[in-house]
Amino acid sequence: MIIHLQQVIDKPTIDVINEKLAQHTFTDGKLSAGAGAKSVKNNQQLSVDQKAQGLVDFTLQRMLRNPWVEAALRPKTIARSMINRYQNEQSYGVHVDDALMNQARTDISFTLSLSALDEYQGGALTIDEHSGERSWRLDAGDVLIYPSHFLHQVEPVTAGQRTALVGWCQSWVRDAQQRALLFDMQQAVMQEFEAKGRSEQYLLLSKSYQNLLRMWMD
Ligand SMILES: O=C(O)CCC(=O)C(=O)O
Ligand SMILES: [Fe+2]
Repeated sequence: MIIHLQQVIDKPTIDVINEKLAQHTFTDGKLSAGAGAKSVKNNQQLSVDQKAQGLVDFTLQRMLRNPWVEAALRPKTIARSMINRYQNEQSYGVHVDDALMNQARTDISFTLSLSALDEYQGGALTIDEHSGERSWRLDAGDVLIYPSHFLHQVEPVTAGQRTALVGWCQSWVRDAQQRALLFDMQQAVMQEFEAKGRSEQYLLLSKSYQNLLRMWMD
């Protein structure tokens, strides 16, 4: 399941994050690339001192506060997160993300855009699904959440700057299909509650949802 959620962080907060970011420096993104991805990674990443780490954490927490982000990730551990930037034709060629980061399994990758669509050209995140490639250009405050097992790339940024929070998460629910099913069921439970309150159907649906979650958590 690949989920594109729009406006998970509001525009004024994105503006504050970008203002703060302007006071920090960026270094070569190759420094954090695994051996397999180093040769195709051509971007910059926020150099992390204590203050910059605070900004990464603040952005991450704001994103995780969104209930749909929470439902899509079911985060057990955020294995790693960083702010990256592409400009002047920079790109990140086809790669797969490392399976293990900081003692955590990476089930899910995510990109939260800090740049508006009119602030950069190119820069699509392209994912090689089994049925073919699909691309997303993200607006400021949008997040793309995708299973870490796919090959993916960031197309060259041909004008402007594309800045994003990227991260990897170990989920309570390891299997992507199970997560997708729970994501749908959670919506069904909520819709039933909104339409009919604590109906018989609501009780059965929420019981099944909670018990599937209990069964699949690891
Ligand atoms: O910037 C992005 O959207 C994704 C970057 C990426 O694939 C990575 O850092 O592994
Ligand atoms: Fe990646």
